[in-house]
Amino acid sequence: MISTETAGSLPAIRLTAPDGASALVALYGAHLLSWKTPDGRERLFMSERSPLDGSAAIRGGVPVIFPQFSTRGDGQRHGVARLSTWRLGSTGDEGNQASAEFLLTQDDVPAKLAQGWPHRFALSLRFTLDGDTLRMDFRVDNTSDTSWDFACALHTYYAVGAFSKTTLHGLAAGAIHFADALDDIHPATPSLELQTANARLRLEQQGFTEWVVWNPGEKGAAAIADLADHEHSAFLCIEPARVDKQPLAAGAEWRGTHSVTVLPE
Ligand SMILES: O=P(O)(O)OC[C@H]1O[C@@H](O)[C@H](O)[C@@H](O)[C@@H]1O
Repeated sequence: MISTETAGSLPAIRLTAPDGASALVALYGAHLLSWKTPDGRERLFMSERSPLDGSAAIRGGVPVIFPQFSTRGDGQRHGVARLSTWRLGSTGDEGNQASAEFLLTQDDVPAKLAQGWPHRFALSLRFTLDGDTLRMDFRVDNTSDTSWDFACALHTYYAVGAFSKTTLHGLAAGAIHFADALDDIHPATPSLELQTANARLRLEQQGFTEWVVWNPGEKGAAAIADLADHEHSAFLCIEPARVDKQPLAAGAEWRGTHSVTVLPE
């Protein structure tokens, strides 16, 4: 079931599955603000200081990064998609699933941002709730008649409860036990397991090339205006990403999928 809500001052779409799983997506950024599993538990982190008025990127949930990752290029930091207002596309209810697609083209990007990346494109991001799984299907189409380069990521902020009691398994580098700030890029492996103080999650990706793992630590968090000082230990970002810009031919499409499943404890 689909309904409309307001988050801060942002229009948002609520998806509710028959089993009670729910997701809230702001049109600004096609930004997933909340994901609750059928047991009613919130699985994502959202900063209590995040702007929710379209004046700046939202801090938490799942920011959509496109066409540049972080400062790896001379364009807008983390791209223009998280700063643009998307449109609702098709929605569906099938069995126990609920899904909604969000769409963005060059024409939706604020003029000031579009100047910095003047290419024709179409993005589609579909969120599907299916029991204890959230799936995000991301598609990038080059609708221009020349090739352009892009990077992208789904910058998921997990609510981990206690950072220092969190472990990540499944990276080529081995298990990570979190203690301090980190900002690392790992080659993509198809599946990770995140063990937090009170949950076990399987993170899967296809089509992306890396996992980015980020937490600013105590000092870093103090320098981030839209993050309260105490919040750094409550989240961890684990992001399926294509960190370096790579070409997409005229008329071609790219697809990436990210699924998160809450496992029995
Ligand atoms: O503050 P922003 O623009 O949302 O970026 C947050 C972080 O995003 C991560 O993906 C980057 O690896 C970090 O370097 C960056 O600090």
